Amino acid sequence: MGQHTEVESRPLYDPDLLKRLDFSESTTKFEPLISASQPGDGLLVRPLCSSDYDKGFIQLLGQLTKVGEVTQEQFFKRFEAMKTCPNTYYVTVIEDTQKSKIIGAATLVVEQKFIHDCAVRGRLEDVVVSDEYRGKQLGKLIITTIMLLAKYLNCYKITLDCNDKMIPFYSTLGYKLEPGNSNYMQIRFEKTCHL
Ligand SMILES: CC(=O)SCCNC(=O)CCNC(=O)[C@H](O)C(C)(C)COP(=O)(O)OP(=O)(O)OC[C@H]1O[C@@H](n2cnc3c(N)ncnc32)[C@H](O)[C@@H]1OP(=O)(O)O
Repeated sequence: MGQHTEVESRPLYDPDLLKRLDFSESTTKFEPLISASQPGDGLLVRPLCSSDYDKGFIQLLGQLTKVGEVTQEQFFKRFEAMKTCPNTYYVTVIEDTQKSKIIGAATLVVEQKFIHDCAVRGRLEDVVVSDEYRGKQLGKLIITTIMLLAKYLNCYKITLDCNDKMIPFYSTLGYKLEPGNSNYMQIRFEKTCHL
């Protein structure tokens, strides 16, 4: 008899956290009203799951930036590495449940600090909505979900990096360029392979 091995699907973080978010605390305007618990017909906001490789998660990220050829094994390894860092990676997705497709994603990374009485700081990363689903408030929805999650997890602030074109979009969601303190600097390293 052929062996059938079904991959168990596990969430990256506790899905109940999303149920505890209070969208009435947010200043984001939704018209019509949607929230993480009621995102619209056939849509589901939830943590990234280990089965999402088969639901087009990596292809979706390809609409944000260069992703490369990520195999399922590489995906599982990275998923496990994130899962074993407690209270740090909150990769959150929107699924179109009728198509079993991941159509939106954003990540909250929670950084542990010594400053500000051992505070935690949030970073909003890798925001993307699939092109066929844009203009339906889902970008605002996933970002607001991440912001409320950061607040719920006691982050003292949340920051992001984006290109100039995106500044008006994030400004409508409450992000501010602080005068004299809004520079983003970087050094890009050549790819090395010590690990
Ligand atoms: C921190 C980071 O990750 S920065 C990287 C952001 N991601 C990308 O650039 C990837 C490619 N782009 C996308 O995936 C999408 O266009 C997103 C995520 C930026 C927006 O997703 P959408 O679902 O279309 O956004 P949504 O429908 O919620 O739009 C909300 C409002 O922002 C406006 N908006 C959307 N994109 C942009 C933009 N690039 N610049 C300015 N305004 C924008 C919309 O017109 C809309 O305005 P309205 O409320 O007055 O109608």
